[in-house]
Amino acid sequence: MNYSTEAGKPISTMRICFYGAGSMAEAISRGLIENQLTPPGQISMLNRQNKDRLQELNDRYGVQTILQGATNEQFIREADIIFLAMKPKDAAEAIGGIRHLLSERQLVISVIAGLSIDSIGKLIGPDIPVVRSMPNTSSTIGLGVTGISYSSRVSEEQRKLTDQLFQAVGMTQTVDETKQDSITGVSGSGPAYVYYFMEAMMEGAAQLGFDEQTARELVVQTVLGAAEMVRLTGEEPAVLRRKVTSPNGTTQAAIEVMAAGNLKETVMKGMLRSTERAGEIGAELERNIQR
Ligand SMILES: NC(=O)C1=CN([C@@H]2O[C@H](COP(=O)(O)OP(=O)(O)OC[C@H]3O[C@@H](n4cnc5c(N)ncnc54)[C@H](OP(=O)(O)O)[C@@H]3O)[C@@H](O)[C@H]2O)C=CC1
Ligand SMILES: O=C(O)[C@@H]1CCC=N1
Repeated sequence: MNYSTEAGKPISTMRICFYGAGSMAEAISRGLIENQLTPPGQISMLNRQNKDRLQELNDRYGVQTILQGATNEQFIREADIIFLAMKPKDAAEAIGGIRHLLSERQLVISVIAGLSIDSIGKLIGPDIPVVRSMPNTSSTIGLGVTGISYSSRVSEEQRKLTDQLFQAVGMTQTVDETKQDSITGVSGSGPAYVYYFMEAMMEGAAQLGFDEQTARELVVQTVLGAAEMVRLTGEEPAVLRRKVTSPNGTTQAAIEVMAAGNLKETVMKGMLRSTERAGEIGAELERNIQR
């Protein structure tokens, strides 16, 4: 079902403005365009200074930028949905700077790590409906994970609309806002943990004598196959791991070395640290906003 705003607009006719035109804005907009949820002409992209980036996004996807004539101010005023997609360090100044352009008919969706709904309200006023989300870069290929929380101003229709937008780029999980930092530690930063593990496996394969291309192919297929085994069989990773591990065999030998290096505990500690860092970023932002 194609949900609409209270004004009765179907999603395909809504204007979506990405305030911040980096990796996350590209990942989400690409998913929306490729899933034909939003035509590229309805999407605008704003950044601070990088015109080459805007040209690249226009060439690649046909999205609107100031290079096609309109102003950033127009894009924000005319948008039905505004994604806040700049780095946390730039957020307070950038978001505070558009307060006068916003109205209650618009929906603001933040993807900024750590930044609370309350802080966003302080920057743009308490009456604008705000969604706090934590997507990940796998949204680019429609396999993202997005944690979503709503301010009390967000209507039921707007909730359905938000869910539909993010479902176009992967799976969604509605969470209480207190869980958003934890979502960051699990799935927001999560793709990087897997890439790090893949880097290690590729370097290991190279040491074992495979050329770069072969190492990449072996590792990618191994990781893809393992993730799909967990998904399709419904078996626990620990059970699947035991099926690979013959007593006193090669896998046992490898896992013993990895366990001696505390791989599991280190990964878990990393996830907790990411979560803690999201909280620190949020607290730093809150302090800046109050000053
Ligand atoms: N990357 C990821 O995996 C994820 C990121 N996030 C969150 O998404 C947000 C964006 O991250 P990411 O896409 O990686 O960042 P990028 O650095 O790739 O992009 C940031 C963008 O913000 C723009 N920007 C900065 N300041 C302003 C300003 N004052 N006005 C307008 N635009 C501005 C930059 O423009 P310019 O280049 O011209 O300076 C750039 O286009 C972050 O808050 C992050 O926490 C959330 C989930 C996952
Ligand atoms: O590293 C970061 O801070 C952002 C948030 C989640 C993924 N990237």
